[in-house]
Amino acid sequence: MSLLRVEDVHTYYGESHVLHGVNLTVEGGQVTAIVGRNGVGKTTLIRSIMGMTPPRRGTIRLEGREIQRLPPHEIARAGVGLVPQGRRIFPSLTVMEHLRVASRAQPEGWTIDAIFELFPQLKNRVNHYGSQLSGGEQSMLSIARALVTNPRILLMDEPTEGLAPLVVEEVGRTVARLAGSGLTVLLVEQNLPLALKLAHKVYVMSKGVIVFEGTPSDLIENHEVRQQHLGV
Ligand SMILES: Nc1ncnc2c1ncn2[C@@H]1O[C@H](COP(=O)(O)OP(=O)(O)OP(=O)(O)O)[C@@H](O)[C@H]1O
Repeated sequence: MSLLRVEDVHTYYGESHVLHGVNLTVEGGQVTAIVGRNGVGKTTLIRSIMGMTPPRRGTIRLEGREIQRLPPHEIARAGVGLVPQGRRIFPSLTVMEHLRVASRAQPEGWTIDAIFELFPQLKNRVNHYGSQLSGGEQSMLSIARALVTNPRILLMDEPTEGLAPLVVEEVGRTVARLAGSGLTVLLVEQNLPLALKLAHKVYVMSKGVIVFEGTPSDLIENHEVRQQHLGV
């Protein structure tokens, strides 16, 4: 059974129909990437899965259980972790406070100590406020905060957005390391080379629908889809 299955999802903002029947599956232990131009609905899909903008039609199943009508906190409790677009770090909470608030200990799961091994830089900033962190540190904290909830699947919405190239590489290495340890990831990423490097499977979105599904090498070979929907 797929870990996450999105079927015929239609999502609206008021009268504005943004997702027009999205279908997608995420297999456990894999990185699945969603790429596409600005404004095609990638963030709306993440928000739909998370229950923040619930779909008006369609089903979303986590390990077979329908979650599309649950409120966001129950979807989180069911095992969906989120690294939100723009990171959403609180300026007036310290690194440790972010982690303590989010932490949901599980046997053999992520502890705050284990997080500091993964991100030694965050350990050095443990009592710094969100407002004092660099973009890269905020990105790491945003990933760390999602990991300490011990999710079954991690949704990442443009974790590298606005970061300097060296920091993008660092975030990429972190995602690769997490994937190597068996974490299931659904990644929205504007950086196509990075998405193709990390993903087992790639979806291309355009105007609220999926227009391509395949492996990274399938997409590299498909000039038409790349030109028409990604402009590369
Ligand atoms: N809160 C909102 N209210 C109304 N329309 C919205 C809202 N958020 C997004 N939209 C619209 O929905 C469409 C899809 O936006 P969405 O943010 O999901 O795209 P995206 O693919 O994630 O793009 P980006 O990479 O720019 O974040 C866009 O036309 C956008 O203007």
